[in-house]
Amino acid sequence: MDVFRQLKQFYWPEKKLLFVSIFCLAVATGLGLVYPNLLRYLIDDVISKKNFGLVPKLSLFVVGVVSLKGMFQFFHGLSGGRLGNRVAFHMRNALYEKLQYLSFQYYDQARTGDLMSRLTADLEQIRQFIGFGFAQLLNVMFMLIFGTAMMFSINWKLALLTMISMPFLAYTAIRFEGKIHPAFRQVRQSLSTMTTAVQENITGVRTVKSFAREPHEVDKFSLRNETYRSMNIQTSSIWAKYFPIMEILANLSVIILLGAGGYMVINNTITLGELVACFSLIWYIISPMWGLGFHINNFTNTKASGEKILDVLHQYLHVKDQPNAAALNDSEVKGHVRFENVTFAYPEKQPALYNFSVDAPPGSVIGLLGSTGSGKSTVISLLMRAYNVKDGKITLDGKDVRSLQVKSVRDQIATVFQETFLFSSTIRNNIAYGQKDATMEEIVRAAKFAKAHDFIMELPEGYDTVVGERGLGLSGGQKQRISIARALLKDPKILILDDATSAVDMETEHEIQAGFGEVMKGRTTFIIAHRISSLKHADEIIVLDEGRVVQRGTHEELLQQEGLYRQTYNIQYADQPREQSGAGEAAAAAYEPALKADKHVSSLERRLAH
Ligand SMILES: Nc1ncnc2c1ncn2[C@@H]1O[C@H](COP(=O)(O)OP(=O)(O)OP(=O)(O)O)[C@@H](O)[C@H]1O
Repeated sequence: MDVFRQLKQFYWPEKKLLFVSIFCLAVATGLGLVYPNLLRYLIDDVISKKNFGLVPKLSLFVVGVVSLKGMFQFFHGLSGGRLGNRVAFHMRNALYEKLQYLSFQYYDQARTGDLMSRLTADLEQIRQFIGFGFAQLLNVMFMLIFGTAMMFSINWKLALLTMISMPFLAYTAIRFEGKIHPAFRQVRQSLSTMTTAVQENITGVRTVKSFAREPHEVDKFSLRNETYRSMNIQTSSIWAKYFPIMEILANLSVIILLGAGGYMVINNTITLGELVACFSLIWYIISPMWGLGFHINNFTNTKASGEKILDVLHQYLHVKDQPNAAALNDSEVKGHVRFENVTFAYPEKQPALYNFSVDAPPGSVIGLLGSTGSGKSTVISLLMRAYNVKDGKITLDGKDVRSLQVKSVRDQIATVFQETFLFSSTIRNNIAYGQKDATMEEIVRAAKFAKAHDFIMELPEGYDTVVGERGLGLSGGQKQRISIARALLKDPKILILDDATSAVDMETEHEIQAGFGEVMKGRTTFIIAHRISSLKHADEIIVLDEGRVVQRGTHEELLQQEGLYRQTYNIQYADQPREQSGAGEAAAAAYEPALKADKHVSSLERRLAH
């Protein structure tokens, strides 16, 4: 019940609909009770007494009752449907909003499938229960109470006799539901495993074919198909076993009723009309008993779904605005970033970053180099306030980022990630994602800087071409250029390029970087790269290894030192006696003998080399 109390905020505003729906169903059920009494009247007072003149009136009365019952059922359906859908609508919105604000820490552990099922299956369960299930549960009680009371009022002895088999029927119905429910769950589970196999197979068809694993995939699918089949057969067996038992138990009470009732009619203890009325009423008792297990299960399932939804709604937001968090005035932000002795560990892990410090004045370019897992992305995650720094501090224009509004900080930053995500929309919308009011001119300008304009213009519908999930497929490099345009359009004070040019060829990278040179002016830029060519122009290059800074300096300074940077350079430029172009040329030439001396190449360096 606690779950329903906590969900009250969603259904209580719709209480009118809830009451109307319950009231209409109760009236419709109550009107149903008129039939047995009509039958009794028809037999005892019309047919037996040969008052046939009453038949037309009675018929009209039946028509009236049926119409009224139909009308109340209609209003029950209407209000129940509205109620369920409105509640589900509010909950869906609340859930979606919460999902938007949940922290990175939550998503590190969340499973997409699980979240999707909360948003769909669990919400649907609640919609059905609040819209109809709850009213039906109450209705079952109404039917039982009204039906039993009426039977007892006709003849309590006959009613008691008839009820003998009811506890057995109720027990069997509950047991049946107890068995069929897990069986259905397994059927659903095996169906989902089977569809996952199909989905994966279609998505990964290239991998399957390139490894010639079609027979393996066929076998894998057959196995899952087999499980699905046996689960279905198991379910049918339960059904086949329990249904006749329930049928027999239900009919046992009918047999008792007809036997004992017939005897009473012969003995004139009850009238024939009363027996027929009881015969009609018995179904008012049997059908709730029959559905008892289903209703109990429906209730517990809804409770479980409600718990899962509340679990998301009550999730703690790890990163949120502190009370009195200040908002930055966009026009006054300079973009001076400082990390001061930052040590950070992901939950239940060794620190990913130790004592990290950097001073990035407005407009400076900081390069981060290091092997996989050395902590480069962690640096920028912390800057974006994806996680809270507890040890050390990060400041923006001298203000601790924890004292600023999260949105306000993120508004100053644009990131180009290594893995580009494009929404299923037009290229224009994808570029303008962070800047909804951007003009077409601005979008084109950003695309030109990102060297995306030319290939976009070659697409059938140019900037209106739909890309992403259901749209046109783009190459990795093309996607990356769109995401660079998206970041540039935002015109941020801080630009983060997380291996942003890894998917483009060297020549395009050079072209994009030439463009960057211009757009990076006046912005503080953090470049993460594996290629030295991507960050050699940085004002300061920081080399990380297992979360620790092992070297720092400019390209030229680092080339003079023995260490990871020069070894990486050595590997990446192994086939070239000197760089073909760029600022490092002179340094490279000057330190060539030293480079050649660096013969030992560790596995770490190999990983660094692309
Ligand atoms: N979300 C996370 N949750 C837990 N541990 C993480 C998370 N992200 C990174 N780590 C761990 O933190 C360490 C640093 O990872 P990080 O992603 O910062 O490295 P990186 O240098 O950016 O690597 P790459 O070059 O592969 O992107 C690694 O040991 C990694 O396993």
